[in-house]
Amino acid sequence: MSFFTALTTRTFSSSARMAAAIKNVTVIGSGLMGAGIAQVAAQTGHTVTMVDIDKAAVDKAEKRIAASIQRVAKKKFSGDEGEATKFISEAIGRLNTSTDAVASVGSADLVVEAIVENIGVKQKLFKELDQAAPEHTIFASNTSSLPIGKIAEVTDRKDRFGGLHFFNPVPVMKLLEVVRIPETSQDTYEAMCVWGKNMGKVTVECKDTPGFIVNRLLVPYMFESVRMLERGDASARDIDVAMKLGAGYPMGPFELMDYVGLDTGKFIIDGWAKEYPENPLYQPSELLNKMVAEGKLGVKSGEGFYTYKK
Ligand SMILES: CCCCCCCCCCCCC[C@H](O)CC(=O)SCCNC(=O)CCNC(=O)[C@H](O)C(C)(C)COP(=O)(O)OP(=O)(O)OC[C@H]1O[C@@H](n2cnc3c(N)ncnc32)[C@H](O)[C@@H]1OP(=O)(O)O
Ligand SMILES: NC(=O)c1ccc[n+]([C@@H]2O[C@H](COP(=O)([O-])OP(=O)(O)OC[C@H]3O[C@@H](n4cnc5c(N)ncnc54)[C@H](O)[C@@H]3O)[C@@H](O)[C@H]2O)c1
Repeated sequence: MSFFTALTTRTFSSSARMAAAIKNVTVIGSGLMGAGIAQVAAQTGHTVTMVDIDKAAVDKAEKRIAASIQRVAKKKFSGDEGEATKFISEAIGRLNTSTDAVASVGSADLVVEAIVENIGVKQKLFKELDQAAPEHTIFASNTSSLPIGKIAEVTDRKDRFGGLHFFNPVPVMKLLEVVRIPETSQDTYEAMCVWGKNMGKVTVECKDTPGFIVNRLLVPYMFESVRMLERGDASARDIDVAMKLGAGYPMGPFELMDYVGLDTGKFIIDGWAKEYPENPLYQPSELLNKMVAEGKLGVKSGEGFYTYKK
């Protein structure tokens, strides 16, 4: 065995061991993303605890998961109802819920946070979890736009901290961005990548730069769409039709904004406006502020740029 083979085998074995050891996963936040991450983790054989401060959000997530997993099973076991039913009941059997984050990380190998896009709220959570979780537990944030390093700085486990950025809807979207901060250890990074593959995702590596890869390109495009609408250059519907039929996107920017959630969009733009005040692209949008103030959050509230059946 060459030195190089020995080295890579050893490195891989060590990270693979860490990833194989990721059996218990705690997902904090049971909104759009947390529910999806918890579902896929349970489907892929992990024991999962899905946590939210809001019991109603947990109940809603369980319903969403039940509907989504039916669709997954139907596709995966088309024609074999017995296998589909077994797959569903086994996955649901591996999924526990809680409203107490601190009590839910006692046996976690990995914690994936998917709560509101607010740095203070995320830091407060991780500070508490850092005291409660075992030494070996890896912490990850699913943040769309916040620096992972800034979230991690409140903990004493920066070497076991990284970003795991999933895409919505999690059971369908194949990509997982794995984000490392300078302190993330090689074992932690590789364990996150192997775990991502075990979750059925294709992983890409990214440094802790604003928006990582996808959102660095996607968010300015969404911003420009809103500016275009605000200027009255075209209607939301026509912009959506144009981008679907002219650029081949599965959803237009306003359909996608409704799907992602306008509140999450506002958190992102407000954060970037504060962080980069000199960039005219990242200035707050009056239209978005007004819609969020009116409770028009998109699909989740029944109305955004379009209206939806509840
Ligand atoms: C100036 C100020 C402006 C500020 C604005 C700032 C906004 C910034 C916003 C950025 C937000 C970033 C958020 C985040 O960090 C990153 C993201 O997640 S970005 C979002 C990425 N997602 C997408 O781009 C989704 C694009 N859409 C699609 O791919 C498809 O439309 C769809 C969602 C898959 C749905 O497909 P359709 O064909 O339309 O619908 P179907 O119902 O037929 O579904 C197709 C296929 O998929 C299965 N399926 C769909 N949903 C689910 C589910 N939830 N669970 C399980 N399975 C699902 C379905 O069964 C179908 O399967 P098939 O029958 O084909 O086998
Ligand atoms: N919506 C998307 O398309 C998308 C995609 C990728 C990443 N993200 C990121 O994922 C995270 C969650 O987004 P979402 O769309 O799922 O939001 P969401 O609003 O649907 O859900 C957030 C959930 O977090 C819960 N919560 C808030 N504070 C909490 C706390 N301290 N402890 C436990 N639960 C708490 C809320 O009750 C809510 O149910 C954000 O960081 C967001 O930027 C979102």
